[in-house]
Amino acid sequence: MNAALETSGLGKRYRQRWALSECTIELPAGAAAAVVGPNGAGKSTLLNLVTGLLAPTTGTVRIFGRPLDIARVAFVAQDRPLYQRWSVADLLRFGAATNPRWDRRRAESLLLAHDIPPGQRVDRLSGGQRTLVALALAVGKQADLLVLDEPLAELDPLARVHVMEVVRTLEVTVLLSSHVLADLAQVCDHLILLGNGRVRLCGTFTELLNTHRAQTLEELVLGYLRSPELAR
Ligand SMILES: Nc1ncnc2c1ncn2[C@@H]1O[C@H](COP(=O)(O)OP(=O)(O)OP(=O)(O)O)[C@@H](O)[C@H]1O
Repeated sequence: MNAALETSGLGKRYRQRWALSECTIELPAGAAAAVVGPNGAGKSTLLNLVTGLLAPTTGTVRIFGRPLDIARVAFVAQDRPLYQRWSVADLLRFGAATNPRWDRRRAESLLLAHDIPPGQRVDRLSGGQRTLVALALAVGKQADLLVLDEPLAELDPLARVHVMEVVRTLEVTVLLSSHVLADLAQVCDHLILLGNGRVRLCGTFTELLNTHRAQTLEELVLGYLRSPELAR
């Protein structure tokens, strides 16, 4: 069966500097991958390439064996750039008008389950509620791959748990970047560790923990980030 996400030799260069290079990864359908690495490691670059927001300098992205089609990918960006003055209902109408596979029932039921009123303006929602609206739009779009760039950054601990629970219950392949390893450990089963614009580790938590004799994701990642290998 085709991988849900497959990148081959993927790279992005800005002038002389490679933000990401030689990135070759495979993610099976239904996997939830944590994208981890120090500031500037290339996490956002990878997510922007996978969602088609950036054009690669080298390499390819395939989703379920086909060239990247942005209709099949949903992106919850770092700053959740939802139209601030629109109401939640306006956003759902926009979702319906711009996505041929729009599933109104799924989008609405996610909002209903979290008591988010359709008439509320986006700029009057809390950070956690805005993230849930972004997730509802992704669910309505029926994307095959859900990509989230630091969706937890501004959220309080309760809202973080809440958003993580929602992500965990979505039956979709997920790529999620965050610096909060404890959150990632709860929701993800794969790890993509980037350092200096390169993939340093890629695989399931289980196999990586076994290979590197680590007990937790935190131990694995911190151990690797402290290693001299990353300085290369
Ligand atoms: N538009 C750009 N022009 C030039 N350099 C860029 C641009 N975008 C990113 N970079 C550089 O590419 C590298 C990777 O950046 P990226 O934003 O992907 O890192 P990141 O891992 O997401 O970092 P953070 O954790 O701080 O969000 C950095 O050195 C960054 O300065």
